[in-house]
Amino acid sequence: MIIVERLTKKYGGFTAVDDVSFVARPGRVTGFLGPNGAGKSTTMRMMVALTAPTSGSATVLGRRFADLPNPGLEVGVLLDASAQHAGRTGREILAIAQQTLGLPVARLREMTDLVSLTDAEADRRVGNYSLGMRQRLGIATALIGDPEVLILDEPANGLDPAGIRWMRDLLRGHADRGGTVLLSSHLLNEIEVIADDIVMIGNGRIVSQGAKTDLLHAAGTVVRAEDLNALDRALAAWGLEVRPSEDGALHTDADAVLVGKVALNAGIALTELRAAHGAGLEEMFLELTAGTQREGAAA
Ligand SMILES: Nc1ncnc2c1ncn2[C@@H]1O[C@H](COP(=O)(O)OP(=O)(O)OP(=O)(O)O)[C@@H](O)[C@H]1O
Repeated sequence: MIIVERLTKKYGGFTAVDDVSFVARPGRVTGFLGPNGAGKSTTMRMMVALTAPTSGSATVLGRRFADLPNPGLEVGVLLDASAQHAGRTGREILAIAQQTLGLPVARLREMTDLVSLTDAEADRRVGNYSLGMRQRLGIATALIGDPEVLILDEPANGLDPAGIRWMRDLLRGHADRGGTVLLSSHLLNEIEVIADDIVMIGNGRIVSQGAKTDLLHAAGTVVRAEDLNALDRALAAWGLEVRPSEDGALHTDADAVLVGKVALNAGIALTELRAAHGAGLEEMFLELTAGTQREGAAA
């Protein structure tokens, strides 16, 4: 579990990350989506104590990253695959991580196999790696300590389609075994295929967040009652199409006024009634990428 609470980062008069809060849950892949310069990397760097927040906090597995006794065994981090030491070989980089974390030597072979780096490739200097190979090495380094939580900044960058599928399966497997996966991307479709939950950021602020199935669905209403079955039957009796929402409520395309009236008519007490957030995630994202990305500031 990762909990981000009101994280803010200011550089002089410029606010790169503005009051960002979200939770990445175990068993789920959380996609951190936003155009270039939106503040994804800065948020992730604050999570892993590489950048000091101006205010707010982030905890990983209940503690601030800096307070984790052996972070590499609990959190796998890939922030910038290009930042690996160009003069070292892939195997040397993995060996440093293996020794630092006190892991058996056999782990090296397991990791090169996992990310499909051949012996010849592992013995090549990283300066001669393609971006895709660097990403694979970075993922191997993040995973070597078998951490529960993964924080990966644009891990699909530079991977070919087969590599992207491989990574997707890897991250899915990690979450299915109960791990927490947070990965960023500036591509909606990349996040759409991998993520269970989406946190969308633009201009340093969260613009939308929630379960992917809820966010990608058209506008509608999320409704909850103590007796969910009775509510389901009452809505269906009015011919309203109802689906379970990811967080255990019901989701319908009908508007909130109608849903409220149906419930009243059936004598059902509601515990929640609200417009489904994130209607038109794609439009929202396109608007962000078209109008508000900060390429100027990021340059
Ligand atoms: N050290 C810094 N000093 C000043 N401004 C910074 C610094 N680091 C980041 N920024 C600015 O903060 C904003 C957010 O940058 P950040 O790298 O977090 O965005 P991002 O969403 O990760 O984008 P990208 O996908 O392009 O990496 C950008 O406008 C960037 O120029």
